[in-house]
Amino acid sequence: MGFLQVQKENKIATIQLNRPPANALSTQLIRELSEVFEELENDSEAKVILIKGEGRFFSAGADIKEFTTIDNEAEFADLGAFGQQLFDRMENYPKLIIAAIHGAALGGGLELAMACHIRLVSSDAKLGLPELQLGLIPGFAGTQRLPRFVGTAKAAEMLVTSEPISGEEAVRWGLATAAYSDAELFEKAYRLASKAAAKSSLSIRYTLELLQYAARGQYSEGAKKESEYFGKVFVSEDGQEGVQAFVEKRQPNFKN
Ligand SMILES: C/C=C/C(=O)SCCNC(=O)CCNC(=O)[C@H](O)C(C)(C)COP(=O)(O)OP(=O)(O)OC[C@H]1O[C@@H](n2cnc3c(N)ncnc32)[C@H](O)[C@@H]1OP(=O)(O)O
Repeated sequence: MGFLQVQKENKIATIQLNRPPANALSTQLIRELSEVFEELENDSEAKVILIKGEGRFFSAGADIKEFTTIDNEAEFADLGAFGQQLFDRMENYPKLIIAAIHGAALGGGLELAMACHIRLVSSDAKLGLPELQLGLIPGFAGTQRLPRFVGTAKAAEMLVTSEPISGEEAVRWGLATAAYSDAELFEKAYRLASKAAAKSSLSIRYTLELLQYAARGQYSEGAKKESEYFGKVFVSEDGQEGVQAFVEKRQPNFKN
């Protein structure tokens, strides 16, 4: 992959955005990400996926320079839909996706991060949707995902001012779960990924799917699905193993 480096170890696949100087999300990079997620979905060596950026930033957003090569409304709308398709897929992905954000996650970079299930940040990272500064608006569903985390008023403030919040602030607003120093960030993200990788794949898949019902405000449907899946995990090999391991006071050996 030209703009991505994928490394698999300990059942964790680390995707590094590798497009200096800002890991801008060009159409080609989005295409490559789509291909990687297609490949990893059935890869038993990848139980958990970690995304990070090389260099100074996680990602500074869509490639503004590429914008100048597009000259009609329909092409821009297609670009928006293309990114949205990938980010919807990520949000509904059956494997846990964690973003480790350092430097900056702006515009499409933050939209990418918001499509991940968990965000860890460096304390001084900048997170924002500055598209209005360019006379534009977000196109990869940023107006829809940001308010889920920070509420409509804070999202409106961030959008109309185009000012980013820091990693520390992102944690306070619920946009990220924890902030660390740059030096610690990746190690902490990896540790979190390792904890998830030790669980049964089936229980992770069901959990991620159920959380999406909650995110969409579908309580009744989600609760109904939960009881259905609760039955399924009990009769699964890993469910039997987990309960048996507890009774026998040993670590479970999940077969996934
Ligand atoms: C549907 C989605 C839409 C969108 O995502 S629209 C884009 C939204 N994103 C932005 O508006 C962010 C734009 N970038 C910035 O505000 C700043 O940059 C940073 C805060 C990220 C970094 O600032 P500093 O540290 O002063 O560095 P620097 O000299 O501005 O940038 C370093 C190099 O990175 C290139 N770059 C930065 N962001 C982008 C981008 N989004 N698309 C294309 N290139 C970008 C620059 O041009 C420059 O490059 P060179 O060294 O060749 O001059």
